[in-house]
Amino acid sequence: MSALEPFGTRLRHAMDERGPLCVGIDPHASLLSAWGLNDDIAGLERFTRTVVDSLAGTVAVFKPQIAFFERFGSRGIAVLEKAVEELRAAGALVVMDAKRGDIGSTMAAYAETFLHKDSPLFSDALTVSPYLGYGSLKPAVDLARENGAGLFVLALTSNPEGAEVQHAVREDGRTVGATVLGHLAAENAGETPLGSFGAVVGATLGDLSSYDLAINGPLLAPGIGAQGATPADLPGVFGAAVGNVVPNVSRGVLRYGPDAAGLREAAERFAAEVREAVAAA
Ligand SMILES: O=C(O)c1cc(=O)[nH]c(=O)n1[C@@H]1O[C@H](COP(=O)(O)O)[C@@H](O)[C@H]1O
Repeated sequence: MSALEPFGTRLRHAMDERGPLCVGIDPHASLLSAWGLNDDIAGLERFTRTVVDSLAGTVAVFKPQIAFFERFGSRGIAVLEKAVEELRAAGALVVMDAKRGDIGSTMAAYAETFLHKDSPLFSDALTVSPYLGYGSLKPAVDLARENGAGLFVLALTSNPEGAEVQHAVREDGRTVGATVLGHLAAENAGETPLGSFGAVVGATLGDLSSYDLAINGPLLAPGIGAQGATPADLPGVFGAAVGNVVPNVSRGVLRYGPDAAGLREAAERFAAEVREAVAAA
């Protein structure tokens, strides 16, 4: 594989060309059932194939949630590997949602799995948790830089339970979430058009003007659709940083399957609504 351009550059181009949307691939048992599929490996395979065949050529970014594949053991991981390869071959970017985080020496092994260019699960970016200390993520930051990949670091998550950790105030008066954002701003300093080290910030969180979201990197925004947020909420949540938002919709798109046209229309509608909301901001 020839050397990749930095993830931030590739992400900016992909969203300019294909529209500002990340479709989550979350094969919930309830979705398999709604699509008329069994909750087994054949059902998982068919579900994943349908999403890839319907959307890989038009959607900018996909975020497979590894938990729904791991549920089926090694055969589930094989389905995921194939999907990652096909999505990337079709020109889409893949953010692996594995939310890894551990002491540095173990983090290095997680990084090898998802961020080394020769790994079968190599992804354009990986979600990671900084709650063993931001510095514990260094092996992933370094390997991502080396391979033109990126990270999305959990900063302010979309679930209400996240606040007890992320809004906690440190001795220096800053919240834990703000501290994570500060580390990412330092990581991305001077990068153009966009740094490769993003934050996860929920679209469900309301006004975040007390946080400095100007990290010069992408802001992955889950929470649209099934969790209640809408594209129209984005400017109110992200303010001046709204242009760097990568909105994720999983169930909100997937519920329109298995019909390929239904999936495509849903993805196009969300991308158009995001574009409209960002342009009006
Ligand atoms: O890192 C994530 O993607 C993530 C962070 C967060 O704060 N909230 C959140 O919902 N997610 C993920 O985003 C997806 C949201 O799915 P839907 O609610 O179906 O759109 C799931 O895969 C979650 O695991």
